[in-house]
Amino acid sequence: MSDTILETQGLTKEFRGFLAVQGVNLTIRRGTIHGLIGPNGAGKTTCFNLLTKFLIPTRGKITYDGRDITNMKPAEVARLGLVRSFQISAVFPHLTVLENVRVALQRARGSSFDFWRSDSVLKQFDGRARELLADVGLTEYAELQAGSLPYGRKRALEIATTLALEPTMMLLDEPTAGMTHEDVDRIVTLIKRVSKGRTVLLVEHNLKVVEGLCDNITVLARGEVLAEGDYMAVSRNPDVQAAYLGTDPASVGVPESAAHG
Ligand SMILES: Nc1ncnc2c1ncn2[C@@H]1O[C@H](COP(=O)(O)OP(=O)(O)OP(=O)(O)O)[C@@H](O)[C@H]1O
Repeated sequence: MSDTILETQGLTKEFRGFLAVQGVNLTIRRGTIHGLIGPNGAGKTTCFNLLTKFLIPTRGKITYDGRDITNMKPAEVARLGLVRSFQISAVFPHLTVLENVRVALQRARGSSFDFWRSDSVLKQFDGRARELLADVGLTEYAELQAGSLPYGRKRALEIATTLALEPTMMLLDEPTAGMTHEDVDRIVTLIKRVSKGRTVLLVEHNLKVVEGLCDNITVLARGEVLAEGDYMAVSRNPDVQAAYLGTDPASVGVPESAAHG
């Protein structure tokens, strides 16, 4: 088994002549948590959507687990174990938390949205659904309507529904966006826990989160790779510091002395 699970070569996305992502070469090592960061408009979301197959690249190649997935559809790559976290909008607000995970398990088994199935058939998924809820710390919320969950708990539910697909590699888009400090800490712990035995790629704005979670980081700026390495290496890189200029140096974790010359 190769050490590299996901690789891109010359990944490029052009929107009507504008290069949102250009010539990006990514190498993501199996079993690591990899962060994709960069200032606003750097191309992170576009890159994420290319990797999850929600956008088709203009040029370049994406290889996952030794296979060329450049022209595959999201559902096809999900079957290969490369799974994007569901968006909150994919949580069914009127179903309970448990039912939401059950639906995700049904989808994973290919039984799709057969809501008309008998209760006894559905209940066979309950054991696994409760295990997943325990994994993400939602046991006590199992019978609540998903719509009434606090925001941070909804994101945890989103992770549980992603785990239902038994991903080998999870792609998380800003898992801590809009969260309170407490929720951020909880989600960081949760991501660490569920990353065991998996590979995780996350796009993240909160650099403290990146520092605490990521083994490797790719910094994008203006659609290109600006720097790569562990947190210490990229936060000390002068190009990265310059790209983040105008933001508080402390927010990139740049030591005061380095930030001021
Ligand atoms: N569908 C689109 N059509 C045209 N331009 C786009 C499209 N999607 C993104 N862009 C442009 O591509 C560039 C990169 O955008 P992208 O959203 O990928 O950056 P980002 O790093 O995720 O930014 P942010 O941190 O602000 O979310 C931006 O200049 C954006 O305006």
